[in-house]
Amino acid sequence: MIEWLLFPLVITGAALIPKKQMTDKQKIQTIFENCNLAIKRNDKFHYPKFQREIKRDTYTTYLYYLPLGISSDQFEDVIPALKDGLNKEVEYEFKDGLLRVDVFESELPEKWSYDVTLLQPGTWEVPIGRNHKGILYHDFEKYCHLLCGGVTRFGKTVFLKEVMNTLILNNPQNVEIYVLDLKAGLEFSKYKAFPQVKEVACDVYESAQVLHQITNELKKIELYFREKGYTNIIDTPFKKRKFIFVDEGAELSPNIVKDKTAKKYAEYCQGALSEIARIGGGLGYRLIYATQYPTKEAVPMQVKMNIVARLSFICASQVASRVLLDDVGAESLPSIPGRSIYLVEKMRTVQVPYIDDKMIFKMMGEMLHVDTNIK
Ligand SMILES: Nc1ncnc2c1ncn2[C@@H]1O[C@H](COP(=O)(O)OP(=O)(O)OP(=O)(O)O)[C@@H](O)[C@H]1O
Repeated sequence: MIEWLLFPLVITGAALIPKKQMTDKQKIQTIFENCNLAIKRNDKFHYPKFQREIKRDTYTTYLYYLPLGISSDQFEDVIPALKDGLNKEVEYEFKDGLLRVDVFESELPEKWSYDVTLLQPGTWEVPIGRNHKGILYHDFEKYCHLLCGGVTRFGKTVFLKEVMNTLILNNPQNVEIYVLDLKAGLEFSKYKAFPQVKEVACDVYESAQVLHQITNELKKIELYFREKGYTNIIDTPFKKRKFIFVDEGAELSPNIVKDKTAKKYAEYCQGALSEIARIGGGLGYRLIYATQYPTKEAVPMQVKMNIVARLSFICASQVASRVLLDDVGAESLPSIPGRSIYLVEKMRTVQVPYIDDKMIFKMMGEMLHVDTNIK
């Protein structure tokens, strides 16, 4: 009788013994197997072979040898499963024949503030955001132009202002800024107070005027460079750099503009921006092109093709993500303002620093003694 009572007790007891949790390393291996990340040779499956793991303060790196025949594309398909399975942020890289998977222990901050410690005076480096490894900077001397997009209200304008503030404070004597603020000048008109901000165009007509002036100048500089045998401004004694900010590039799309005359101006603007993207980099012109409608119409082909660096906030669809990043991913970012994917060589998720007009005007007043009375 006692035996009969003991039997269910043993079973219940066994069920109550806590199961040993799988480690992240085991989970990764299981995910590779379940997702068929393997090649078949001699009736045997060959999966990525674990090499070693490196523990750091905030993340762990797992290194694998990839069997010959597994492409990076195959691995990229596994990334969503890895993120879900580990329930952690994951980044990866292929380097020196090794696959490197970084698994992060903590979440990125939902908000962090810009401050003067981010400045690197004399350089053209601008903070893009914080990721798990530290703060990422975009160097406009290495990657002249930047394409930025994502749905409305997720931080494009804040980011553009942060870039402008950094450029001015890092190089007050050498930066010239031109803004095509196609949201009727509402965001950037107040920056005319800064001597570095040369023009703020508020519609397609004013934009055409500003771009006409810039492209004329571009042609003269191109001629001068040719005479002198210069190929890139970086190798010349010239220190000045000219930045053209476009906030809402879609407003310059001839397909969106209704008015016939405005259409012509929009076509002109898109042509001029394409020229700046194509030949301006070597001559010291930098284009920062932002749009909430990443479509073929809103981002002219020549502009896109000549902009290697991209920053995408959350996108409405995979199609939009592909226009901005040439890949999916931005559509599944968490809906946190300032959260974005920075693409230069590889994609990295970052939280852009937050800044507002008050902070900008305060810094300008304190550091450059600009008379700035913003209410
Ligand atoms: N980096 C950030 N960190 C935290 N919050 C942010 C950040 N950027 C933007 N926000 C919040 O999101 C709001 C919208 O930002 P922003 O105006 O830059 O969006 P947007 O994408 O330019 O929108 P729109 O296209 O309508 O102009 C800001 O007022 C702020 O509250």
